[in-house]
Amino acid sequence: MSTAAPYSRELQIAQLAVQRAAILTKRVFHDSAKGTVSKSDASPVTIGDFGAQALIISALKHNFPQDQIVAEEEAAALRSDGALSSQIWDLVKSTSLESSEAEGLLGGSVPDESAMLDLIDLGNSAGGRSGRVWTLDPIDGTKGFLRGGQYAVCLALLEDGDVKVGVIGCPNLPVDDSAPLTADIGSNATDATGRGVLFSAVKGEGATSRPLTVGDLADGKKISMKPITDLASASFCESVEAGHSNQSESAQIAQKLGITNPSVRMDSQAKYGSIARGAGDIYLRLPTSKSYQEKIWDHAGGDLIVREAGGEVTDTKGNRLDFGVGRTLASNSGVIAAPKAVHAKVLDVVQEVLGLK
Ligand SMILES: Nc1ncnc2c1ncn2[C@@H]1O[C@H](COP(=O)(O)O)[C@@H](OP(=O)(O)O)[C@H]1O
Ligand SMILES: [Mg+2]
Repeated sequence: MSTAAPYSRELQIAQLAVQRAAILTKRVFHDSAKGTVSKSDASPVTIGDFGAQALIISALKHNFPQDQIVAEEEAAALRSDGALSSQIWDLVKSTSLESSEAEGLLGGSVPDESAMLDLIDLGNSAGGRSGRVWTLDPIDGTKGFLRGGQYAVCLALLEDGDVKVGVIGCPNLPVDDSAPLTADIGSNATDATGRGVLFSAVKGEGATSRPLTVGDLADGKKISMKPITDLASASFCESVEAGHSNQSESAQIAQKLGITNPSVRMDSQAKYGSIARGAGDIYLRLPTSKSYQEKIWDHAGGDLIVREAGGEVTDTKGNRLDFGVGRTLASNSGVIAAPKAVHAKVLDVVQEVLGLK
């Protein structure tokens, strides 16, 4: 008797849902205005964020109607702005996977504009320690998206607070796992020119990468972190935004570790995927304020993908990220992701520089 791999259906639906949403975001990305809704805001949002959230929640509700969803956006702003809402509806109703079989698995299109708004608002779960909870960031790294850089469509499944499935679609990263670590996308941000990668992991089953191609149901390739023995040759990545991670502390940490390569600054969970496939080694996220709480949708998929690729992920105190305390990582502070063999050493220096020991 053959037994299906654990979470195989969840993985397949998550991958297809992320692929379909990524198509929508790419359409917005290639529009020079990029659909910005609130440009001056410290955390901007675009029509792509709302549209991608509606499409993914539609697929989740069709397949897993009992599951909770913790997603970044809510529809309030659209309910009071009919023009904005109909602009998003135009995108949502005209975005589908090429494969009708795959589209069928996702339950097909969203019925109408009002249903679209209701779907967006189904992402309002409080999260928590019990049951099945999906975390969704329709466009992670919105600032990167607006700058024409890296961004990611991120979906993960928590069961009783533990990450079981993680899927991160990075439309502007190269498919090639051996491509050098860079946030630069040049002028060709499309699948056809070899860009667009989908990272996935299932707990206990390893991590994979595959092209972010339309409705492709093929298996991925196993990925793993680069074994490093000499930290001097390591490369580390961090946020582009200095407000999201303390870049002067990370430079001091790198210097103390003997790392000579300059940091690679990249938006979104593309950082987790990049180190998981060995394009880089270490991801540091160092708090810039005591009051900011990291959001679970910004880390759940990346945390599992890095750990399944042979890495360790903790906060600056050395604790595992706790996704079971609500919509935020309220009991954690910062993120240190590195290959297992060197994580303790990196953490030690982080704690020294941050005055935590
Ligand atoms: N002060 C802060 N410290 C850390 N992260 C922050 C922050 N303010 C916003 N963020 C989060 O940083 C995410 C982007 O991460 P990165 O800097 O790695 O690209 C944002 O996701 P969105 O772009 O989805 O809003 C947002 O959730
Ligand atoms: Mg985000």
